[in-house]
Amino acid sequence: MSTSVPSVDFNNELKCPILGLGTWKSKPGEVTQAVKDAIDIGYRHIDCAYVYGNEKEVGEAITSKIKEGVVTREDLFITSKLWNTFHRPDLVRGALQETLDNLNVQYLDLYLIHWPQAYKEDGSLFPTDQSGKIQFSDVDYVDTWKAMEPLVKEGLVKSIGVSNFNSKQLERLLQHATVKPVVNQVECHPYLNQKRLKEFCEARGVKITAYSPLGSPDRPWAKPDDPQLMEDPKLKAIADRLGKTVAQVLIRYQIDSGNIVIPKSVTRSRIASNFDVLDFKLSREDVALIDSFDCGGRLVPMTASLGHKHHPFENEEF
Ligand SMILES: NC(=O)C1=CN([C@@H]2O[C@H](COP(=O)(O)OP(=O)(O)OC[C@H]3O[C@@H](n4cnc5c(N)ncnc54)[C@H](OP(=O)(O)O)[C@@H]3O)[C@@H](O)[C@H]2O)C=CC1
Ligand SMILES: CC(C)=CCC/C(C)=C/CC/C(C)=C/C=O
Repeated sequence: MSTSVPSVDFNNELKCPILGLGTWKSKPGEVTQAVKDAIDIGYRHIDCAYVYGNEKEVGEAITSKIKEGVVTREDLFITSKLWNTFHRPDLVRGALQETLDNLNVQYLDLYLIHWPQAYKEDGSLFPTDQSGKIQFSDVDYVDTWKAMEPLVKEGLVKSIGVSNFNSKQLERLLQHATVKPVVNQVECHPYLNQKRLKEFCEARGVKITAYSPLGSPDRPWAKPDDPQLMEDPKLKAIADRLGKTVAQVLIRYQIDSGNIVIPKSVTRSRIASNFDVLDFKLSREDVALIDSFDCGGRLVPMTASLGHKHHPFENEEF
């Protein structure tokens, strides 16, 4: 019998399991087994995105576990994200439908605008010019949001939210929104703890989902000399004192900071140990100590679209 995961309450009365499985970089040939393992272990929340190129294989795992009777669709919380080339309002519904078809589900629990900046709508996911530079589109994320709102009423998505929005972008969105975003999914770990953004979101009823909580060691642009969060001696000391792994401390750090957290793994033993965090809690002192490790260390800076007027991390206050 697996442990059931506690949930957080969204601003729309719906609930979300605080711990989910990430799927970015999970190869199509590995992700089906990983998601099956995760569901067997007790995960009920799966974080997906169209741009990850593996939604069909994630869907195969979901379909298989529902067919086996391990879970029902209603037991699961499935998130996906609208990619930057589909921000134009007339493209939103089709993009969602493709994701639903890939995942083989009738509805999503949560659909996010993946990034605030739109890319040129030319049929490729990373439209580039001859010099390899990403081609931008000037679609405003508020117009994209307006095209997402009806999807909730129609029952195609239970909740909508954003990802990688800075405080100014979120504030502007909230001024225009009829349906409030439930979540802002952002990079969050001890080197970039997002304290100010979290307070800002909290005051507006928006939850933070922490991505790259383990420091994303498999990010494609990682360099051999980059600091490795999971090898930080200060975190190792805390983990040793508590008799836990550093990954477990990093996951618990998010939960004990009030965030939803979505560590990625395709390795069964890690999927299991990352889930084995529900029977302990970090003390206030340990959370404060880990808070003090912040150094503005952003691992997913999205440099490819620097210069875009809606890039979230350029001229960003927080
Ligand atoms: N909205 C957005 O723009 C973004 C969203 N995300 C979401 O957040 C998820 C998590 O972030 P991600 O960047 O993938 O990185 P994570 O911080 O979750 O790190 C994943 C890496 O850590 C390894 N790992 C997992 N568990 C352990 C463990 N217990 N011990 C040692 N190594 C471990 C994995 O290896 P292995 O798989 O080989 O086991 C993988 O290499 C993504 O997968 C995606 O769903 C991420 C980035 C951007
Ligand atoms: C540019 C390279 C090497 C890979 C692109 C990977 C990718 C899907 C980027 C999109 C942005 C991102 C980090 C999304 C995560 O959710």
